[in-house]
Amino acid sequence: MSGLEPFGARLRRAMDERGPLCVGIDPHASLLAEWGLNDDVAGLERFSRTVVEAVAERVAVLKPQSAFFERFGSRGIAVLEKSVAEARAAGALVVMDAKRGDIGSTMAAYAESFLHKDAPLFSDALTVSPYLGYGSLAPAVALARENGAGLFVLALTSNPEGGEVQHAVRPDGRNVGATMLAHLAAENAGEGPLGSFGAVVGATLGDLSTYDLAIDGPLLAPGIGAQGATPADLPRVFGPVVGNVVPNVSRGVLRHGPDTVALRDAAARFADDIRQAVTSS
Ligand SMILES: O=C(O)c1cc(=O)[nH]c(=O)n1[C@@H]1O[C@H](COP(=O)(O)O)[C@@H](O)[C@H]1O
Repeated sequence: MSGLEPFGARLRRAMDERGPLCVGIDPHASLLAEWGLNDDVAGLERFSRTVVEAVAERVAVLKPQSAFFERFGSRGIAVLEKSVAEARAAGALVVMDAKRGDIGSTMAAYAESFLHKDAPLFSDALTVSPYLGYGSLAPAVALARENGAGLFVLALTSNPEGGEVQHAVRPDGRNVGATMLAHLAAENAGEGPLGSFGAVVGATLGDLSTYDLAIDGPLLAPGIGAQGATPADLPRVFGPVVGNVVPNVSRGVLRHGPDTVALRDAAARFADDIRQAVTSS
């Protein structure tokens, strides 16, 4: 065991203390330009450090999007490592958004990269794709358990193309997305108050009352801000489990940079709107 408390328990506490908002660190080339930064490693580093300085002491979760760091090769990965360490040191939990998924034996290596406590990129949780079959994620589930880490499994994604796979109906009559939710509910059984194995469910999806979202784990909800969803949508989309939702906002906050105070204020506004929507539901 790592000695770290399970991710779900740590996340529950962070959400209760700081509110559930997750701010994404997505250094799009267009945002670097808007911030007056060059599209290079120095620009990437400045961008990422500014976001961490602005919000890591205040929000529950930061979610760096690995793609924007990988774009710069090994030096970009070095910036990512530093950002993860700085965010965690400031008290935020880090969800590494790398959306890994492969055959089980390769999945084990991805898990070692992000979920082993001694890995340079160790993160509190990792986004993973179950579309090589949920069972292919087993090595990541096992390593996460050993290291007090968690997973967010793509179940019902925020993008309009996702339905082609996730709404496909299986011979047993259940659709693929619902099946992923059921796997996660089984994973989290007996792991209260909140299990460590979450689902990604887009905030953009409208009424999801036909799905059983009660997986006893967190629901990472991207789509607020740039993709058109708002905090007010959360109760309608998530119904009785809205208290387990971790709403992610990336560009909706990041476009307010590079001023640290403006970034912090933007995150605070989203956090307030989310708190209001969740508590009035
Ligand atoms: O796993 C994710 O975070 C994710 C899943 C999903 O269904 N939709 C989705 O937008 N995301 C990520 O969430 C972030 C959304 O960014 P904004 O649209 O700028 O708020 C990006 O980093 C996406 O890669």
